[in-house]
Amino acid sequence: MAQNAPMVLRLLASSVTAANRAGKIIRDIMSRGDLGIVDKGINDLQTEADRSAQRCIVASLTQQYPNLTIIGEEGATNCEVPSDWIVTDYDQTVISEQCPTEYSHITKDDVVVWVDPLDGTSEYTQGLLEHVTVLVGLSVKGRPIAGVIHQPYYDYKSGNSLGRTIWGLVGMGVGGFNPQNPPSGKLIVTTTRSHSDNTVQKALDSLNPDEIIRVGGAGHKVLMLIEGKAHAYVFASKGCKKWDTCAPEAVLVASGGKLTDMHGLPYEYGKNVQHPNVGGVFATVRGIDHEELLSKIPQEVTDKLK
Ligand SMILES: Nc1ncnc2c1ncn2[C@@H]1O[C@H](COP(=O)(O)O)[C@@H](O)[C@H]1OP(=O)(O)O
Ligand SMILES: [Mg+2]
Ligand SMILES: [Mg+2]
Ligand SMILES: [Mg+2]
Repeated sequence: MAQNAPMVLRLLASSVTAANRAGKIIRDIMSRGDLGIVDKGINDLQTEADRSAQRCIVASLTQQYPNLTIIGEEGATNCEVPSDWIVTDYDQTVISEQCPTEYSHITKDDVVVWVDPLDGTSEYTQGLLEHVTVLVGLSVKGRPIAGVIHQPYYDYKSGNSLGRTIWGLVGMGVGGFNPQNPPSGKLIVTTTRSHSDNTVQKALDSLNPDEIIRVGGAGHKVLMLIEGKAHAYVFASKGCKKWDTCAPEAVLVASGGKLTDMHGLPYEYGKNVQHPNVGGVFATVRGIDHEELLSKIPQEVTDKLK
């Protein structure tokens, strides 16, 4: 009986349906063509799609899990939410999974939900729609244990109008996609296309990769890792925040990968942590020696990321 499932599994199943609904809002706003772009700072845009998608996700989860701690990129709002934006059903695939017993006694007070309602805003405004993801990450006692990465525009050029939703729960596994290993005998690194600087480039040069793939979004880049298109995601910048990496890290770890800062330290996702990932992002797929690759990053780069 779904209602008797452990809270973590129910919350993940609710996060999948909420992310799917947010994805439709993102598509609808793009179709209407009025993005309502606001400039939050240097190269840091926000659109009506970011704002509306967040309201949809927060309202849906809050209705089902009152007093749940949810931290969203676009801040707290108490705007009215249209009733058809509030979804309270479970994703049937997720809710039917066998939840690891380690999560059986987790309560709402142990959980913080990190929401990036639209990751890849820069690319969304430029029409690079396949870079966009909706991210909902669940942390338990500070550790990222579950995540949803929804792609509103997955395969949309072939006529797919519903996108695709990937999910993962550490210790249970992943769903919604077909995990692939990247090619052996070479190093492919993925990184930012819209927030690069000298330090970001120096870190990449130090790895001497065979190929660098520059795309938007933290969610999109982690998907490239778990779908075998790259071996590492390297971003030597303070630009990412906890909502950018909580869900991707949980899905990556559930796939056997690893994400740390550029010093090799883990990020904590408790409710009082600072939001910027000041140590940068260094993520690798299963089978890559994370520490060995990280050791190639020069101190002049890591000194900038504190
Ligand atoms: N300098 C920055 N300012 C604001 N957001 C940033 C910055 N760098 C990275 N981000 C966020 O991290 C994500 C991954 O970075 P990138 O796309 O450059 O690889 C971006 O999509 C953006 O998330 P968002 O689009 O949700 O604001
Ligand atoms: Mg943003
Ligand atoms: Mg983001
Ligand atoms: Mg965002």
